[in-house]
Amino acid sequence: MINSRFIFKRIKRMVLKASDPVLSIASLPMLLSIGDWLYIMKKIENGKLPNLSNDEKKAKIRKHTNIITFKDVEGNDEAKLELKEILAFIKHPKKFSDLGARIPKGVLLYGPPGTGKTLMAKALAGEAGVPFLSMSGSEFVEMYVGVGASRVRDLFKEGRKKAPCIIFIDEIDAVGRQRGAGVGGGNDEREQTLNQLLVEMDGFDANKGIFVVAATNRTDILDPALLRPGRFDRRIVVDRPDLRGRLNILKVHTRRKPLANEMDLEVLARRTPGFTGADLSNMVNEAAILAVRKGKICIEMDDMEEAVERIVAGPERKGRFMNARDKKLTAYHEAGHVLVAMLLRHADPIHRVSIIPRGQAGGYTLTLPKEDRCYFTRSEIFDRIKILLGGRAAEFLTFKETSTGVQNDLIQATELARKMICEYGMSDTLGPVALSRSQEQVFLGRDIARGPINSQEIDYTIDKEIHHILDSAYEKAEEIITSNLDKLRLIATTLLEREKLDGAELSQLLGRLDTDDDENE
Ligand SMILES: Nc1ncnc2c1ncn2[C@@H]1O[C@H](COP(=O)(O)OP(=O)(O)OP(=O)(O)O)[C@@H](O)[C@H]1O
Ligand SMILES: [Zn+2]
Repeated sequence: MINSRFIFKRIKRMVLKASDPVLSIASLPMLLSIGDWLYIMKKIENGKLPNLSNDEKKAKIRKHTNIITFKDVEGNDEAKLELKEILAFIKHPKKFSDLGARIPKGVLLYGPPGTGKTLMAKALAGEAGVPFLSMSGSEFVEMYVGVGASRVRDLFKEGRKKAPCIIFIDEIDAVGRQRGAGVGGGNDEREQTLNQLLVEMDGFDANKGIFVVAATNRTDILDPALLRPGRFDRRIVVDRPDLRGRLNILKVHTRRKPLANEMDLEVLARRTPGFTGADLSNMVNEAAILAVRKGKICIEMDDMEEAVERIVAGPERKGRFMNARDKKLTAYHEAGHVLVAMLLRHADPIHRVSIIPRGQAGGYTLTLPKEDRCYFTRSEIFDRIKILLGGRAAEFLTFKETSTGVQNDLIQATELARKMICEYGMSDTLGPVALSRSQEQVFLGRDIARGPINSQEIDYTIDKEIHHILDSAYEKAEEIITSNLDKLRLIATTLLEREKLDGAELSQLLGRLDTDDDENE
């Protein structure tokens, strides 16, 4: 069971994890090239730890020459508006300083990866007609003490030379994490780097036309010192685009590409909730590649549709061998998701179901919300869990046992149930409470008079509540399938025959189904 929104949650979680100090140390090997490693290994072999030459210590500052303007950035009108305001400061600093106004020195763009933060910074430089110097926070953080701070100095030195200019620091959280919050207390190297950054921010005169833009996916872990007035005192959210934003981004990225006459970008925008600008740009590119592969002279709608699914679920792996038993199992499993989804009132419509392996999944069911949504009700989340568990229920009811194919569904269902209880206050027992991730602290909503809450007791209650939600959702899914076994069989056998079915084909297959009327639970 795959839904784009969940994929993005997962990616986000991976990203959050990646900025965890333990993991970022583990991922260091990926940041160094093979050459770097050979060099380090050789030095270590010789009994010496590497001494970086002056050249190696230097910052690799990227200068950007392509001119990008606000026309290239879509889907974030508010952010663009705020940046346009800043543009005035950069272009005419004197106007402001003459009146005694303090000119902002920096702005922090924050939002999920791929939403166009870098692009916005470049557009700001493009609109102002000034050079764009960029470095990523992770490049400051080196294994060797002192290197990061010296790179920061280099960057600002270059900035002063090139002024007026824009200095862009991507992934600022890599340096700007709260001091003393690393694993086992402080991290000297990073703190030195951060201190240097603070010194530089305080040191330059905004009237001289240096403007610093930083980007991050996480403001929660930033050192408050960075956000103080005179540093990154303006913060701008850059979020995932809504329907209109997606349409405009698609227009930007198809501007110079030959499109078939029947191409309907609006339909595509509707099919891609949760997609970021980077996803949309990827998608158009994938579609172009697919079209070339098929020997077409323009991109057609089916290329775009295939590209959407690739982004959501990974490329189809037609070559991956699946024996007859696995195929049958997959067909019934997916049919279970489909059937439950089609019979529930709060479920999103099915866009497509397939038993052609894609990415990691043996088969997949794609649902698609009718419209963009910001909030979800308890019944909607609960129905979602039922759909997720529908795969397992179908396996059990058909084969009298279940397979490892349910793993991903269970992970998602459990996570949703946990969120219902710990984050959304949807548990009857615990009530309107938000619990911290570690479940140790109760933040709010509890009646103080009841006294301190024992954390073990909370763990126990959470477990019990998660089970309660999952069990009752599973029961419901089983119930739906049990009373519609003929339909399950029909979907599964048709899938085995045709491998893929879209929403319209499914409705045709089953005729008009009555929506499940009795309320949940
Ligand atoms: N709002 C947007 N409008 C148009 N194109 C976009 C937009 N957002 C992203 N893109 C496309 O995706 C590419 C990557 O986006 P960008 O690197 O700016 O995202 P980001 O937010 O800086 O991501 P990260 O946090 O991963 O660094 C851009 O070069 C552009 O092609
Ligand atoms: Zn499944």
